[in-house]
Amino acid sequence: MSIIDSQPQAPSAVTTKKLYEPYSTTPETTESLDWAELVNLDLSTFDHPGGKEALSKQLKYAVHNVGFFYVSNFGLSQEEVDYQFSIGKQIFDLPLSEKVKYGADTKAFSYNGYTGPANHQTNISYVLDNIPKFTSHFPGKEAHPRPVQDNWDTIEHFAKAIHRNVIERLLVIFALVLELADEEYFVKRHNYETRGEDHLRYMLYTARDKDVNKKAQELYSTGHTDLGSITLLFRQPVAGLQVLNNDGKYRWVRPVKGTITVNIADTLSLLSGRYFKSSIHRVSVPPADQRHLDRLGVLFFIRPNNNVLVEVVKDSPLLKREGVYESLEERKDPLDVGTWVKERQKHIFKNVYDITDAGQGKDGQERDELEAEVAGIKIKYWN
Ligand SMILES: O=C(O)CCC(=O)C(=O)O
Ligand SMILES: [Fe+2]
Repeated sequence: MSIIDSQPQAPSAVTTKKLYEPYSTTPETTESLDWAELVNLDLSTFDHPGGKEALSKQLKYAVHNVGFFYVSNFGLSQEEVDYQFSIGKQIFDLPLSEKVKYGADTKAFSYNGYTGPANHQTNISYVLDNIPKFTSHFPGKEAHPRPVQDNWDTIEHFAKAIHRNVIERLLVIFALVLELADEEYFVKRHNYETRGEDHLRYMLYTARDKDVNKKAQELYSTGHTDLGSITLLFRQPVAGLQVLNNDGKYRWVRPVKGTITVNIADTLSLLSGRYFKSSIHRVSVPPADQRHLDRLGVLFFIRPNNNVLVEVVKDSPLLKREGVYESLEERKDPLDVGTWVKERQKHIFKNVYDITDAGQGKDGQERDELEAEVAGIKIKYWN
C-alpha cells in the first residue's frame, strides 16, 4: 500500500453527503388523472445560437394563458436534487421541540424559519422550513435546525446554482417574450446580493385520515396565487398539485422526473401589466394509490429585490400591441416590492392562515373566492 493510499481522507462535500440515505423515490400513480398539458423548456439550449429566442417563442403562449410550465436540463444532477429531499426529510423527522426552537417569527409576519403546529396556531395541513437568500441581510445557519446547519454549504451552492442556471435564464426569456430592448431588465431587478425576500422551502404534507380529508373537502391547500415573481417546485412523484384551467376546471400537474415545475406569481404578473398569468393552483389530497404517503417538496419562492418598484415595464412592443398600457389604472404613490411583500404576508397570516387555512378549513364553511385590496392592489384569495 502506498503512503498516499493510507493518508486519511479530507472531509469533502461527497463524504458529507453520505450522512443521509437518499430520499426514497415513490412509484408514480397508476390512476388515470386529468393532467394539464404543459410545455417543457430545455434550458441546455439557452446558450445555443438563437436558443433563448427559440425558448421565448416556446413559452409565449404559456406565460399569457397558462402560467405553469416545466424546465429541464438545468445543470444540477438528480443526485443533488435528491439530496435536498434528504435534508428536508431530516428536518421534519426532528422532534417538534427541536423544530420550534427555529420557528418563524409569525407575529412579525415573517416567513423565514420553521412554521407548523406549536409556533402557529392554525389547522395548516403542512409544515415548512424556509431559508432566505444567502446574503448578509439574514441570520446565518444558527437560525435553522441541525440538518440545515450541517449542510449549509451544500444548500448555499444549490440555491445559488438555481439562481444562475434557472432564475436568471427564465428572467431573460420573460424579457424576450415582452420584446424588451434590455433583455436583462428583470435580471437586474432580481440581483442575488440585493435584499429580497426570496426563499427556499422544504415542505411536508403528512398523510391524513379519511375523515380529516373529508372535512377539508379533499384538499391539502385551497386555491391561491403565489405572491412573488415565480415559484419553482422540485417534486416527488406524489400527485396533488392542480392548476385552474381557462375552462374553470382544475387539472392535475404531473410530477415529471428531471424537471422543475414553474409557476408565474403575482408580482411578475403586475410588472407585466397582468399580461403574464399568475395561475390559481391548489393541492388536492393525492389519488387513492398515493394518499397514504407523506408528500415532501423542495420549493423556491422568487421575488424581485425589495427596492424595485411595483410598476409596469415601459416600452414593451408586445404590451403596446396588446393594448395593455391603455387599460392600466393610474397609481399615485409608488409602491416598492419590500412593502408589497410585507403587506401581502400580513394579509395571508391574518386572512388566510388564521381564518381557514387549507388544512381542515372551518366546519361547514364554503370555500369562497374573496377579493381584497392590499397596498392599493386588488387581489383574490380563497377561504
Ligand atoms: O406543494 C405543492 O405542490 C404546491 C405548494 C404551493 O402551491 C405553495 O406552497 O404555494
Ligand atoms: Fe402556491
